[in-house]
Amino acid sequence: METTVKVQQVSKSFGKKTVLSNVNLNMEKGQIYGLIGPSGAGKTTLVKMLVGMDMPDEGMVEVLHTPMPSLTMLQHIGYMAQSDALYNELTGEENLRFFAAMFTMGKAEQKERIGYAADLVNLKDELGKKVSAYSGGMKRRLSLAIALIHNPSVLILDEPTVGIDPELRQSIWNELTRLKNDEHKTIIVTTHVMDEADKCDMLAMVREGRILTRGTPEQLRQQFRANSLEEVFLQAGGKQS
Ligand SMILES: Nc1ncnc2c1ncn2[C@@H]1O[C@H](COP(=O)(O)OP(=O)(O)OP(=O)(O)O)[C@@H](O)[C@H]1O
Repeated sequence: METTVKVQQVSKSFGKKTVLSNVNLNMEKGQIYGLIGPSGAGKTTLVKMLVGMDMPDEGMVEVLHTPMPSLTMLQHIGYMAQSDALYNELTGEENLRFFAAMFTMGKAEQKERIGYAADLVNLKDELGKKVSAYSGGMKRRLSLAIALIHNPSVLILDEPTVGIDPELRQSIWNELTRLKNDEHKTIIVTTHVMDEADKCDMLAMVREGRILTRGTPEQLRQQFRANSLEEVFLQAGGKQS
């Protein structure tokens, strides 16, 4: 196993508020790693550091053995943020082409990747429409396609399936599973959806800026003597007495 993402003793505050406190995590190649925890726990702040969009006050983050932030690493990281960063006045295809052009890719590869990504999120027939005419779910799907466009080895997805219908959600998860099994990608997902958390190889439960516990979904169920991850989440997510 190869550790591809390393978070070491990371702390972060915004003003007086401590958002992350001494976080340590190792993520492996060929794994789907889920970050779960209540709203405001610090998950997005943590993933932004993995992408290099935010800096820790203390500690360090390494992706593919390179300290972050690193411009060269952006070629190897795909990031889907919680809010869509799309060009509304461009069509779906123009958006995909725009983002693809930011990476080292030949014309033929660009065409192939756009076809693959649009197909995966079931947007092929809508690519000619302006994004301003897309629904919220279509925008999420386009954002996911953009995160995948350059075939990154590390994929970081912040609540990727919000607003996406169950059928497509399932096919996206099937593809994420294929990407980790066949292409040995490292995939990091934040989610509030417990049946998605169950599909992860490893989970870290984040609460109040700390990693409360980690393990496989089965290990967490055993640890909390719970029948479901929903119960684990509710037990671990409750306020400490
Ligand atoms: N730029 C910022 N300035 C000030 N406070 C911030 C900033 N970014 C995040 N926070 C605060 O940090 C805390 C953690 O936020 P974060 O978005 O990381 O949580 P989260 O676990 O991703 O929540 P959710 O599940 O709702 O997305 C929150 O209290 C939030 O208000």
